[in-house]
Amino acid sequence: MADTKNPITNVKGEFIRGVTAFRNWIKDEPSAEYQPEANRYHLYVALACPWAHRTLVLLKLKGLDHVISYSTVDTLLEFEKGCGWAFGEKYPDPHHPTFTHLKDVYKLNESDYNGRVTVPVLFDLKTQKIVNNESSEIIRMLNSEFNKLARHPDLDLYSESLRSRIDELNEQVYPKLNNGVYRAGFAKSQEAYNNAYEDVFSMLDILENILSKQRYLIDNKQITEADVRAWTTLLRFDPVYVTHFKCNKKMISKDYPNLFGFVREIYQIDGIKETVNLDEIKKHYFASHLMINPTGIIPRGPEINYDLPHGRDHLQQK
Ligand SMILES: N[C@@H](CCC(=O)N[C@@H](CS)C(=O)NCC(=O)O)C(=O)O
Repeated sequence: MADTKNPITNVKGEFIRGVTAFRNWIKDEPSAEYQPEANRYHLYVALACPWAHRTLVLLKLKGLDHVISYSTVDTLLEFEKGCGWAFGEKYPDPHHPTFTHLKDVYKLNESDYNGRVTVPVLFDLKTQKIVNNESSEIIRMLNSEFNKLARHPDLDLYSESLRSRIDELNEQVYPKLNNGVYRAGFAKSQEAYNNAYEDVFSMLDILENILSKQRYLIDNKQITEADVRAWTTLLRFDPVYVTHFKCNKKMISKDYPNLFGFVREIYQIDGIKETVNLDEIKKHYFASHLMINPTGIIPRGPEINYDLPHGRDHLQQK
């Protein structure tokens, strides 16, 4: 049985992220078990979670929020109790009102499910089964399989011509930055923390350099999946990771002008701001991870204005 009470670390004190359990695909093909249909699927997300946030950003960018519903789980993840993400009065499961925990949804797939219960979850209301709980795969399906229903079908965040460069960057950004901040924060040895810290800031330096020359990480003209995947981590960096995960060499809003402009630009795209709740984000991290912040006190700062003009338009003229 998996230890669901604590982030998992190995003998070297390095944080190890669990393997994702459900990996089915929705396909726009007549023979597919899971077809893209309006109002058939539901996303369970946590507003704090950078992986879940990717899926909400895709819903907005592709214009799918009228055909795929979503709901949020409770802010705090009570690691000590080991029950995982919970529903509550303010955060009910709209489709199963008697369910108390997200684990109850996982049990619809496997009644004796004992693995980790994570967000996001892409759930099929028709078969009452989880289709997939891996964000990197969910965003691919949202990008390509719902185009007949999407308000923005022409926006392709993983286009054929850019695919190999997107994959190449993701392969760096995931371990060094997206998961790198967690590796720093959940490290249980100085060495594991030092390594993660180096990875995080070397990656930020690389991304800052790219964004000093072009508007987006892969393409100067078009936002891609690589931008979305980096952005949800970059957004949380100053408010949370600098202090909570001890990634405190530099701050994005003070030391990385191009990354900060990029964070503001994506924040200001139509619909994206609605997916951001910084109070929830901070409350979740600082008050859930009591193993690294035992008082549960939530820092009030920093004060950052994400609505300031992003000033990145000029790069596209290049
Ligand atoms: N590979 C997964 C990772 C998702 C993930 O780790 N989510 C975290 C929240 S940020 C979670 O639900 N953790 C609960 C736990 O590990 O018990 C994805 O990208 O979808």
